[in-house]
Amino acid sequence: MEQLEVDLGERSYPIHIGPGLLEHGERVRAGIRGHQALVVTNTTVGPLYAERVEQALAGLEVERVELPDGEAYKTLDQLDPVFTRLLERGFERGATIVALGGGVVGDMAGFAAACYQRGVPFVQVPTTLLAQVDSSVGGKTGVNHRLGKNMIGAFHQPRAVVIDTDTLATLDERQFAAGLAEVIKYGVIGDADFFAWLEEHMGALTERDPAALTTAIRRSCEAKAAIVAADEREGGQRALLNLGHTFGHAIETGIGYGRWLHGEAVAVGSLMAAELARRLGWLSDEEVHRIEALTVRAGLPTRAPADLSRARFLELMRVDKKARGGEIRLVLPTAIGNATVTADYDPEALAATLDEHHALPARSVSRG
Ligand SMILES: NC(=O)c1ccc[n+]([C@@H]2O[C@H](COP(=O)([O-])OP(=O)(O)OC[C@H]3O[C@@H](n4cnc5c(N)ncnc54)[C@H](O)[C@@H]3O)[C@@H](O)[C@H]2O)c1
Ligand SMILES: O=C(O)C(=O)C[C@@H](O)[C@H](O)[C@H](O)COP(=O)(O)O
Ligand SMILES: [Zn+2]
Repeated sequence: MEQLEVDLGERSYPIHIGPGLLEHGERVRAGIRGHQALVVTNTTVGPLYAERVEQALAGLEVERVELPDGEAYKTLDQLDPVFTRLLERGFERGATIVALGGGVVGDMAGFAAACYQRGVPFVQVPTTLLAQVDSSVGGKTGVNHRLGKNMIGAFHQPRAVVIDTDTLATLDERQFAAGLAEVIKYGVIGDADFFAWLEEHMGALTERDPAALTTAIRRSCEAKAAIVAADEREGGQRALLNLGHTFGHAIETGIGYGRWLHGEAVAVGSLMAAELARRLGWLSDEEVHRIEALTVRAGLPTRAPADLSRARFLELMRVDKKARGGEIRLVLPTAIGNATVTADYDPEALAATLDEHHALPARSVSRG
């Protein structure tokens, strides 16, 4: 088992990574404060893994809420049953919420923890690759609004993150590939060596080789933990973690939450950011090709959905937490391993990028 730390002073917490961490539940148990715990999961993950978590919590007063499954249900309304259960069972401020599932469950359960009695402890037990490499770390919690992605939320750090890599065995291929989009992101924004490592090991990753997977998860969590420790509330460099997200969130909102997975939208959004950077002369043709080739090998799409016009894209991209004074600020790569947040780009180049990315038919995707 590996252990990392998110260094946030008195709110620091461990990230445990390894197989069998739910079977031997002491890491989950160690994150619990108080004598009451609410396991928040969904109708898919609950039947698979909740009993193991509940065994780890034996001796405590334990409740479970299963949310409906899917990005379409990441709404304020769906949190009502969580708050109702907490109140009906007399859960106090010392109670702990355990988020068991992918990023949707993690964001929602974390937000419930941020709100209930103005803040109770919570533990992240991520079960998708995307949640293990990204969403369970860093304390961004929240829900979607029909007009904008993650627009209602709070920063609320977990007490611990317990990553049982065995849970990935039940994840389907499409969900697995979605997680790889956020892994590739870390290479593009800040780590050329990691990007090269991914080029070498993408075959092993898509085969779910345990050693390669553990390395990818650890390096992703290390990268995220370092950025969060330096800039918890996104005053500066944390925004780099948003590579591809201004485009990607526009796709998710524009075509309806859940039609595309978050990771798929981020993959295409990152390629759009790379293409714009190429048009600006910041990235070479070869670098764009490398990012696209890795994305294809991960099993991810490379073109935006055909039904989003340039005008609609731009309208949706303005609904972004990085926007300032109505200006769209974008994370753009300046090399593989380096990126910047900027509003200083030629709007014609953005327009051309948007046109190119939905004018072409979707490319076929191959694995390897
Ligand atoms: N807070 C953050 O920093 C952050 C970072 C990245 C993404 N996100 C958010 O995360 C969400 C996407 O997360 P996601 O990709 O994990 O999607 P998800 O939570 O919808 O999970 C994907 C699917 O996999 C199922 N599933 C989960 N674990 C499983 C397992 N072990 N075996 C079988 N099925 C399993 C889920 O029920 C769901 O159907 C988005 O809402 C995105 O905005 C948040
Ligand atoms: O942790 C962060 O910071 C991120 O930006 C990680 C992203 O992968 C994630 O999708 C996040 O939820 C996006 O944040 P938002 O502030 O743009 O909603
Ligand atoms: Zn993301």
